[in-house]
Amino acid sequence: MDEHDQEPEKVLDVPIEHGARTMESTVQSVGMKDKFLYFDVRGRGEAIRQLMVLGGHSFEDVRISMEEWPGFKDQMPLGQVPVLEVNGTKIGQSVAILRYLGHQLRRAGSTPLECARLDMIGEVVQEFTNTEGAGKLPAVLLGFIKANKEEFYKTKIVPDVDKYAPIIERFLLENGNNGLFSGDRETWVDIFAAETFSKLTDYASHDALDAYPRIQALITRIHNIPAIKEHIAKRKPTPA
Ligand SMILES: N[C@@H](CCC(=O)N[C@@H](CS)C(=O)NCC(=O)O)C(=O)O
Repeated sequence: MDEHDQEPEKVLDVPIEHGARTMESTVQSVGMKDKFLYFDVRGRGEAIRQLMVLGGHSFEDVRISMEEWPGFKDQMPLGQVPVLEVNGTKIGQSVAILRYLGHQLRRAGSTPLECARLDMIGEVVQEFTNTEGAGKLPAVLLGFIKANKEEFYKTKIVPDVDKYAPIIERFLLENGNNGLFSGDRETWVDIFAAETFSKLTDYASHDALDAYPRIQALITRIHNIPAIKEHIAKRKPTPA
């Protein structure tokens, strides 16, 4: 038996050492607030805002108008927003931002395996936001896509909901009956899914989730967390 035949070292699923885990991040402790750049809509930005609110993480909420956007676009790492700027480093891609903040604010899984399962679910939610139906709802609401909203809902959005919502329901059921995807503490994925699916009932059709009680319960749970409840109550209505 040579060295190649040796048993591979077992990889244990041990608790993760998180980074800055207090309400005040390391960056804020040296006096610089994180800057969050997005348009003045919920879109791909609101779950990130809610996660920071939940974690007590104060941030500069930069809302860019369409007129201002050309002046910002070239400054963004991918020419798009959302972007989180941390101590001069700009992070793009909404899921990367959510995952980073999830770890910083202790709103991620507590072992690598739990994190991987949450990442999987987060990627499914993100896939839903990239669909040709549900994913294009903001473009329809903002008038970038000319379509009859009711018709678009029935023919384009409902098939996407029928495909993705049962998967999400199953992931919620796998964690038992506490209404969360993992463990007993809300994570970035709970916030992300609740925000993504609540936009359907808020903007597309109030009965969009009638067949999905677990998603509805998740939304209710997240929206009743005092910090998020207050944030939503104060949030100005936006068209998407
Ligand atoms: N995959 C990216 C997509 C980002 C994206 O599509 N951003 C849009 C707004 S939701 C944008 O910046 N549009 C302006 C542009 O592309 O010029 C993410 O999830 O962050």
